[in-house]
Amino acid sequence: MSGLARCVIDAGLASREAVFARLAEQLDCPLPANLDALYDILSREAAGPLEIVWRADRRALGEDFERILAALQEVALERDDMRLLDEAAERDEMDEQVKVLFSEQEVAARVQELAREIAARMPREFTLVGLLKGAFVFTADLVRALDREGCRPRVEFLQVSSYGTGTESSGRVKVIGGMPGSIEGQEVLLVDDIQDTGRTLAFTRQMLLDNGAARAMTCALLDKPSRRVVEIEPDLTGFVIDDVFVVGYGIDYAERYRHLPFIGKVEAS
Ligand SMILES: O=P(O)(O)OC[C@H]1O[C@H](OP(=O)(O)OP(=O)(O)O)[C@H](O)[C@@H]1O
Ligand SMILES: Nc1nc2[nH]cnc2c(=O)[nH]1
Repeated sequence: MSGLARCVIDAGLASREAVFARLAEQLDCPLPANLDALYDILSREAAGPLEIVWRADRRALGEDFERILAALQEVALERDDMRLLDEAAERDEMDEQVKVLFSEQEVAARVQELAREIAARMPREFTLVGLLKGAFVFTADLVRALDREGCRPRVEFLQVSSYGTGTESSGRVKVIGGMPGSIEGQEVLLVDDIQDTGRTLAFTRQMLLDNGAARAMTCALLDKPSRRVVEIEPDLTGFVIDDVFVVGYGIDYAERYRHLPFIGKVEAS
């Protein structure tokens, strides 16, 4: 690429300010005052094409590691002329250990039990709405388990995301794709992989009701009640867990581990 503006965020940068200064210097753009400004400047003001190499050190940057990376990922999604190379992810993979929390067999057995409970509480035909991305594996297994229980769900997906660019979770959830067709008067089952603060489930449930659903029952494979900030309990829960960080079976850690066939918990080595 000609005229490529390239910036390397190396592991020696140990503060948010240092990362911002490096970006401003190497991409020849204004110095961002905060994360929102970073997003605005990189998406609108930095001249492309851009390449950002992310080699930051998670331990040195602490919480800012995820926040800044999330903002950069969002800009990279918006800009066709930007490439973000995450070289830190590979190194981190070696630093983390994933321990099995629920095995493939345990998950499969629980999913079938959930399907049985759903079949007892829903009509034979209903609309199942899976929340992307995290619930894609759970939804795929659940609909087949439901078929074995005699249900005939119509399957839809919604992709939602907490609003923002990696700043403190504002509690605003935005729909980024796949609003189901008409759900007027329908019985809906809303399916998510994990319930944490409760914001995602509360927001999407209300949205479905606002769009005319006659009833919106909720099902979360995993539930962390100790983390709740919005008062909502899923109607059906697969496993109640402590405040551990889980991955696998569709659930990611910085877009990794979704492919694991079991549910694991991440432990720093
Ligand atoms: O109870 P809450 O605090 O709202 O969190 C739960 C949500 O967080 C995760 O989604 P994430 O934003 O990571 O997106 P993803 O599903 O695309 O991985 C998960 O899949 C839930 O939908
Ligand atoms: N990957 C992952 N995402 C989450 N979102 C809310 N809780 C979790 C968790 O434990 N793991």
